[in-house]
Amino acid sequence: MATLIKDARILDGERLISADILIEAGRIKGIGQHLNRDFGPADQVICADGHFVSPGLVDVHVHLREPGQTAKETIATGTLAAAHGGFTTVGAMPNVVPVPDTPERVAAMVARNQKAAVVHVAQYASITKDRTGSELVDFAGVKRAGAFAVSNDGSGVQTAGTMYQAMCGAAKAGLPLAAHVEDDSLYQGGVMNAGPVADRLGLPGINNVSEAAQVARDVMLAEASGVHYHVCHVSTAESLRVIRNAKQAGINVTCEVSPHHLLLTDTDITMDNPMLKMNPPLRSPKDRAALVAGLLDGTIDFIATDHAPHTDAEKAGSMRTAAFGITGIETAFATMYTAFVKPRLLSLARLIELMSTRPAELFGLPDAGRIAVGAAADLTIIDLTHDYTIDAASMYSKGHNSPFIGWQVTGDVLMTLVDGQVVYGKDRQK
Ligand SMILES: NC(=O)N[C@@H](CC(=O)O)C(=O)O
Ligand SMILES: [Zn+2]
Ligand SMILES: [Zn+2]
Repeated sequence: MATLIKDARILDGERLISADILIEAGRIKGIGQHLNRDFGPADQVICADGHFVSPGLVDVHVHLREPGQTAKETIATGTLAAAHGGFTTVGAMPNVVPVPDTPERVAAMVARNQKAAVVHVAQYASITKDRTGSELVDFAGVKRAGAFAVSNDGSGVQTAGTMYQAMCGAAKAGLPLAAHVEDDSLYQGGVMNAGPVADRLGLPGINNVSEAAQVARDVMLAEASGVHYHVCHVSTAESLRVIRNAKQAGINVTCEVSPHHLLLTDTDITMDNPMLKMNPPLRSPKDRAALVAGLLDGTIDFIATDHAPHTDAEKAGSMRTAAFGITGIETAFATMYTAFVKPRLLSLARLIELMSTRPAELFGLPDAGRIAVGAAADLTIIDLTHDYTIDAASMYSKGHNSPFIGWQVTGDVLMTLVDGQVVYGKDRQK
């Protein structure tokens, strides 16, 4: 069956140009004008009405919670939420129960994703057994079973020896190692960023060095091992400085930033509010400024949401006891577009690189992140003129733990196609 997307605006370098896109057997067959003439009539026509058609967005840092924590999210709800957010590929973190830490468990996850997901799911294996301790996973085995990268996200790898051995193993297997960087010996049970705001609220703080010291350790180990070392959700000015220096030294280091660390700081925490509790925490305005500078100068490689749904009960009460984490996959494009593209800090083309092309390239997802003849028809139609208020009722995630509810934004996903199939359409019933 052939589908024609008519009257689209697509990126040509930095410019938007008009084009139609012809899809057949899940792939892009033609891009341009008069495709009917060249290829004959399509079976189905989708009119984009002059709206922007983006390569499907790619988010390599998502928590789908299945199996084991399905009160928070499932593969079905999390990937529908992704489609609603314009994402066509997500990377599923391994902090589920059981942890995908063997080839058999990774294969079972891949099969489960295949069955339940409406977008492509790239699956992480853990770095160590059960995401703790020092027993390493079988890197070659988990790769053969379908893992695209390894991560212990949720916790840092505590000892240098374990991390070094893991990096050597991941390098040999050709797997990127994505690190949640947090040294437990420097971390004193905090619930928000350490500093004057935490002091004023009387809440225990998380210092910058618990992240940055582990980044510094890891870049040395990355250099020695040759692994592709990726820093998850970078949040401090010091971490970024270490990463910038490491890149200048030619070490194979990349990093991601989450929208909330670019858009909020600890000064937005005016009272004990679990909706603003996540790990790493919202940092100081100085850290945020450094992250923005790193995004603009290219030190930060791409954006990832760290979509971390929890139940309402887990996010109720005090920051002292509530779960760490916020949702983000349904609000990432609009919040980033509104804060960075509208005021011309970033071009639209650059935002799409940061939210699609670069994560796909760096994590070896060759089919994602581009609109080209022969590529998978993973496409997102976005209305770049629509202003609206983010509301919880429109979300597909089971988690309602978003600090962005009530924000005024511009940029609305109208339709998401995965392999040429419509997996989200705004006019469809929720
Ligand atoms: N970011 C968070 O605050 N929470 C994440 C874990 C993580 O990303 O480290 C989660 O799984 O809930
Ligand atoms: Zn993490
Ligand atoms: Zn995470």
